[in-house]
Amino acid sequence: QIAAHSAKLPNVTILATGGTIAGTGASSTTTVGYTAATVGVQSLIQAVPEIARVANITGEQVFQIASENMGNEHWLQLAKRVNVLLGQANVDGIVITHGTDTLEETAYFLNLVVKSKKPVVVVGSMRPSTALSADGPINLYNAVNLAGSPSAAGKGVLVAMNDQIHAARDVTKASTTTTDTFRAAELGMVGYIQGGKPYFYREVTRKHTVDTEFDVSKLDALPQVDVAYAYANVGDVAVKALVAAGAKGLVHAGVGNGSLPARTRPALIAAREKGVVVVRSSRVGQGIVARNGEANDDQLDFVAADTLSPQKARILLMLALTKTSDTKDIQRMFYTY
Ligand SMILES: NC(=O)C[C@H](N)C(=O)O
Repeated sequence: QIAAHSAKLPNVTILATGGTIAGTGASSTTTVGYTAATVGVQSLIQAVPEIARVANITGEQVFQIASENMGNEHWLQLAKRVNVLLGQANVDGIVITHGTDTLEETAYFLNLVVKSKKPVVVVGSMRPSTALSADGPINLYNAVNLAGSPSAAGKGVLVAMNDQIHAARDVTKASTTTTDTFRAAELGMVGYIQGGKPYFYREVTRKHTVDTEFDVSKLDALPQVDVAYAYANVGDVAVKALVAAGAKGLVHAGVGNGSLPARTRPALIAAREKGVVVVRSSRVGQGIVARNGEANDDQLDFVAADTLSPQKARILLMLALTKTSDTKDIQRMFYTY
C-alpha cells in the first residue's frame, strides 16, 4: 500500500513477474541488450505515482524472470494466487506485469483457469524502464485503470499494451522489438484505452474463466505437451524425439492449413498409435485450421486447432489432457475455448 486507502477507488493488486517492464539498461538509449527482470514491484509502483490516484494499489512480487523462462510451474503458481486474491472481497481487479515474449501464453492460460469475472489484465513493455520513452509506465497506468474498471469484468483475461486492449485468446506478439507489437491480426483487438478510460468495441465469443471446465486448484504439474514445427525438407526427427522424451500431446505447427508433410506424417501416426494426442495447427498465424481439411482427422484420430496458434494450442491441449484423452472431447474443447 503506497497511499492512503480511499473507499471511492477500486482495489487493484499488481502481481509482478519480471520482464522488460522491470528491466534496466546501461543508458537511456539502450533498447536492446538490457537486462530484464531487475526492478522490484514496489519500484514499479513508485515509478508511476499516477496509479495511486485511480486505484488503491497493493503489490506482490510473484517471481522475477524474463518471460522466455516461463514454465508450467510458474503458471500454476500464478493462477492459484490470482484465484485466491479474486476470491477476496477487498480485491476488485488484478494487473500482472510480465515479459512480452510469452505474455500471450500466460494470458491465455489464465483465461482458461481463472475462476472469477473480476478483471485480470496482463501488461508488459518493449523498452526497459531506463529507456527514453519507456512504454512501461503508460502501459501500467492503462492496465491499472482497466483492472479497476467494471467495464472490464466478465471479458476474460485482457492484455493492455500500446493504448490498446486485446483479448487473451487472440492476441500475439507480432514484432520483435516495436512498441506496437501486440496484435490480434484478422480477428482484431477489443478496444482502446484513452485518457485512462477503456472503450470496448468487440468481444471474443469463445468461453473463458468461470465458463471453462478446467480447475488448477489441485494440480502440481501439467501433462507434457510439445510443438513440432514444419518447414520445407522437414523430417520426422523432432516428432520422434518428442515422443521418446515422453510427450503426452503433440502440437504440429504445420504449413498452410495445417498440412502434414509426407516425411513427418508416419511419425505423427505412430505417435497417435502410442496414445499421444496430436493437434494439427498452423505456423501461418491467421485463419482456421479446418478439421478434415489438409488431413483426414477422423481417420487419423487427430484434432484440428481451429484458430489457435501452436503455442496456444499447446496450452489448451495440456489443460484438456488434465480432463480426458478422448480426441472427440478434445476437439469439442478446441471449438469451445
Ligand atoms: N519485452 C520483453 O519483455 C522481452 C523479454 N525478453 C521478456 O519477455 O521478458
